[in-house]
Amino acid sequence: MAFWSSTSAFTSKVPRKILFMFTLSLSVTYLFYSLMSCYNSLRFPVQESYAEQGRLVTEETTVALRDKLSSSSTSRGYTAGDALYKTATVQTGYVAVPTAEREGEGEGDHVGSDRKDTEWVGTAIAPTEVAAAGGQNAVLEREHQESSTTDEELSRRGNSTPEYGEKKLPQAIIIGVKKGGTRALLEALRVHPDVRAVGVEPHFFDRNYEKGLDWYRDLMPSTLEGQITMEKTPSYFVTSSAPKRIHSMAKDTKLIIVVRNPVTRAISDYTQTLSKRPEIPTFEVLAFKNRTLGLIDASWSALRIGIYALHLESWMQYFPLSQIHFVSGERLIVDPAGEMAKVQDFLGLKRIVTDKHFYFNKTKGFPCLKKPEDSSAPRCLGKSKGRTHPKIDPDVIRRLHKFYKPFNMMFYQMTGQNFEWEQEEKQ
Ligand SMILES: Nc1ncnc2c1ncn2[C@@H]1O[C@H](COP(=O)(O)OS(=O)(=O)O)[C@@H](OP(=O)(O)O)[C@H]1O
Repeated sequence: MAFWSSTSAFTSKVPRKILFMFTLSLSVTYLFYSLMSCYNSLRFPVQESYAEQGRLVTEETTVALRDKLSSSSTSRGYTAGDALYKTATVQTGYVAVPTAEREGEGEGDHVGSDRKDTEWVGTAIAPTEVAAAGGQNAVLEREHQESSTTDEELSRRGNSTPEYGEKKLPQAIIIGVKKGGTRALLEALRVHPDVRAVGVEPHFFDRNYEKGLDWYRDLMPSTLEGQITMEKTPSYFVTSSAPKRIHSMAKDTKLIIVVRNPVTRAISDYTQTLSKRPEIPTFEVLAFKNRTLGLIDASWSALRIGIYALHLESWMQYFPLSQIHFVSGERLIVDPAGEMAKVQDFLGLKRIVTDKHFYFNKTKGFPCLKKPEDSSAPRCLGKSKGRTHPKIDPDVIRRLHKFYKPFNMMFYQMTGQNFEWEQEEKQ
């Protein structure tokens, strides 16, 4: 009562004008926050969906991933890697969280896709002419499809030689990684007379598994005695159920993984999405949960796919390393014949695809095939391979290199190969 009366005494003393101004400013502030919260609730779902539903980095999920990596790595003796991982967590607080579906999906050149396969683009002119012609028009490409071939053409191409022999389940699969150079590798392999491969990505072990092995086998081209059946679906590498499924199909399946500097791979992945959806936020925005705090959004699929050590761990539970071959995506560009020699050895094939099969196309900026499987004309890959990447803030690149370093080290340790991505950072 005393308080009430003193308050009324106070209000009666304060000029009415000041009281009015005070109430007005409170109302304006309230209105401002109401509008802000409406804006955020409208804005964030959209942004989040581009960020593949990234979840906030929490201590809990950090520990979960570290445990996953450390428990399996210690059992295999990768203790240094575990220590490295801890370093990464402590220094940066980043973490990987459950993935969005289809994060490893390639160009959309998959079975059932209305987007078409990205293939080597036929050039009716000689390699030298292509280089001299200048401009992207020198490389013949189809508008909209970002590919040189339709699914139907691919199916035919997959079966381009007469259907002698029988359809078999693949004995070797290129399981990843998305944007690593998987198409270039498969097309170069198809030059080999003892390799027959399906042109489209079957996505059997991730999306079409319920269709059954007969469906899968039926997609494959027929092979003769001594020929190998192959396919490539880059999303398998990041699909947790894929190792078990492939193992249950045939435990002696040979696996090939084309790896590339995870930072460049992420930018390539982003560039692909940007080409389809130009309205998406910038790479720099998507890469961080909180840029000021340096909190990287490792749940964004473009970044998560590059944590190779994490994904490889699942494969190593089913397949010995001797059954997995790693191709350097970088070397596949600068020395395609060198990488092809190793792949052919791994597949037990005669080294038939050599430097004679490649030429460097200056217009494309990549090696192209002099004589692809089904044609005597030279071919480069379509325009969806070798896109110009947007310029990314160098500070973001540096932070990403720092983020990936411990994972890369662990990956080198697991594979026994140094892919030298840290050298690229220094350059
Ligand atoms: N010979 C040749 N020609 C063109 N492009 C080549 C070649 N060799 C490797 N690459 C690199 O392959 C990258 C695309 O990788 P993928 O084929 O695995 O992509 S996908 O996952 O199937 O969409 C593609 O990535 P971007 O350059 O970012 O587009 C190329 O760098």
